[in-house]
Amino acid sequence: MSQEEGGFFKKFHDAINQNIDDVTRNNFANLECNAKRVSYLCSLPVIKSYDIRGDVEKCQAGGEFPVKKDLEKARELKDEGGKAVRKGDWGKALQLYSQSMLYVPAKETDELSILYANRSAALNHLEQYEETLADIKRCLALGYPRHLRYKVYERKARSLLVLKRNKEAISAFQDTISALDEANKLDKEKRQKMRTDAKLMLEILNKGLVLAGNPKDPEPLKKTPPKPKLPGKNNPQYPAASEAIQIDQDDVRGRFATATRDIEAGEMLLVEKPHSGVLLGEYSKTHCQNCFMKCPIPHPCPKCPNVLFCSEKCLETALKSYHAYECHILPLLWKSGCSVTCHIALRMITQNKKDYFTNIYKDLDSKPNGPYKTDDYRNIYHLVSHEDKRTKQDILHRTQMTAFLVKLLEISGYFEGKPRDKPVDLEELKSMAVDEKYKDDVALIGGLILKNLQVLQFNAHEVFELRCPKPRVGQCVIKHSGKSVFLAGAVFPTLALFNHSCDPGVVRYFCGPHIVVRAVKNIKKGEEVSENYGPIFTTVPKEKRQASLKEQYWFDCNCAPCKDNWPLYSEMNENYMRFKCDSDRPCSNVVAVPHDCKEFMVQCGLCQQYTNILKGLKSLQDTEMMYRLGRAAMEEGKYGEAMKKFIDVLKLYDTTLAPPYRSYYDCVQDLRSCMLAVGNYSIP
Ligand SMILES: C[S@@+](CC[C@H](N)C(=O)[O-])C[C@H]1O[C@@H](n2cnc3c(N)ncnc32)[C@H](O)[C@@H]1O
Repeated sequence: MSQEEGGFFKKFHDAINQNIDDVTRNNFANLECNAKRVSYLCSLPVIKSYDIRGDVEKCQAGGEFPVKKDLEKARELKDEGGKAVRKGDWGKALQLYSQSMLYVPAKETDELSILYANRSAALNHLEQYEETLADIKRCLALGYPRHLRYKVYERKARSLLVLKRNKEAISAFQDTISALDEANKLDKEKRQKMRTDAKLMLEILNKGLVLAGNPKDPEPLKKTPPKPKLPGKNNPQYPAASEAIQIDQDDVRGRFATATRDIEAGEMLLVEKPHSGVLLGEYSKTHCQNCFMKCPIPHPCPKCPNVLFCSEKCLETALKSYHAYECHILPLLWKSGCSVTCHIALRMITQNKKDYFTNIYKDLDSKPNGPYKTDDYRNIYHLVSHEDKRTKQDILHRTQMTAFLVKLLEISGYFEGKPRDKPVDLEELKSMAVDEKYKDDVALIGGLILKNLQVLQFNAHEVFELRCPKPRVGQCVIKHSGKSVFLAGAVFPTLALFNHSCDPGVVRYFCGPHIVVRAVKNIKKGEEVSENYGPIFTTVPKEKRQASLKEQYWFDCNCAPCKDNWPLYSEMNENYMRFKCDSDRPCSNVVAVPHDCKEFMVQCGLCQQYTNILKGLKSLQDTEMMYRLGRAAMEEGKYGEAMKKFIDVLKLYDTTLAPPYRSYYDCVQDLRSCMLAVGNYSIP
């Protein structure tokens, strides 16, 4: 949770552990709720008097996460950008101008407007016309100097021309002509030439419009991928899931998903946004803090230089909620060495106002009625936390982390509902004591953070990005190289209700911030729809799988591969075919038939009925060819076509044979790879 070397939390944790006597430990162990645990620990002198200034100072000297805006640094980066422009390296210039923006204090609007104008020039050279227009809009909104405006209007007009938005281009050329009147530093001859060119363009464009019957301009292109949509209806009780899924419950497995009807391989079963998600610190300068998308053309936070956003919308969402409070405590959080899980536990609080929690607190112990909503904290509160099975040491450790997070919340202004507007002063960290006036907040919010830390241990997912090479010019296929990169941690409340199987029925991938879950095999009505928490039976031996699931998720796995000792992929016997018993009476037995079998009617050892293997073999005849065609399409990056073939192969397999056998898992694996490739990818 928090033991990262180099961070200062570990030192805090060790110091507290060494200084808590047995009586205090016992008192702590006898407390029966999270609120009391946090209040008690925070009231101990050993916590109150703990001074983290020295440790923080050491980390601050590292300089990896700067705390303040820095105009001088911004100017240096801008100058570097200028040098890149002179060398014609527009890609580098784009990067440097974007970096420079991060450091410009928000009040320096002139500086920012010039940076946006410069970046628009780089984008224009890089043929990113929509982005050029967006930066020009920003630079004008920030009051770009009037005597220079002719440049950006002309750039705007030419970008619009490329995008065939001719009517808008006409108005931009008109603006260029007007702005040239104010271009008092531009030499006369150049000014005249630009005016003549713009007038000529206006003439041509106006004539063209008349000839074409005055058509409407095309709509601007949408940048963000659309939210994936479930086909068919959603489950009214669990709206993030398809109606093909229902949530059942029993004493051993808790809640789990089952199929309400036969589900076909490839079907989309769930699309969900995270309740809370946190980007890893190391991607804070390359990916959007809010939606985790890679952003080569970032928007800076107006208050801190530590994070960036892919759009005004993401920036606004973050600033209206969690980032208002996290802005100045982020460097501390990162440098503390606490894990992303701890940060999510905090984010689950900062994304809502304190009043939200005060209002829901009294009914928190009963599960909410009505549809199960992703943004309802009460659903998260009722996810599995295995509190009754935890050791005293485990709870103490998590409460120590909570004490630190509560202190950060105090510093952030969260308890007052007033986000702080300046970086943290070291003096504020000379004690971990939280002001007495916040004692109720420490109990309420601290208790919830402690609960979050327990829930997240079993319910958080990794958010990953698939890296793939750039498509070659003229080719629109994207071949993914399969390298997946762990970007962020998040909790998806509906997906968190799916149990594990070592032979999972689904694959998950990301589309923007949404997680998408699709069936990777055919699943019969009434069967469990399981996902996978890590170990897969084809590659990890049973003992290892069971041990890791027990250690991490605290359950004994009893899935089919575990119960029936299924072999690893490498040990699957290729000499036999596993026919499903084909008797008139339903029989779940498998009839193992050697490949060189001369009989065509084979008796089932369980029901004694005969299975006609010739019929089965006939239906399998086409599978090999179909699979090969799927592989060929996949190799060429035609994932949609490949998926169709693999889905057909699985259909044929499922009518005749019973897993596990190699060709079935080859096909499942290929189908999974195709889904990942069409799902989440990023082009570095
Ligand atoms: C992400 S939750 C899954 C939903 C959970 N069953 C519930 O009721 O909310 C993970 C927890 O579910 C339980 N679980 C998951 N897979 C299981 C399985 N195959 N058999 C038994 N329990 C399982 C374990 O307690 C695990 O810690």
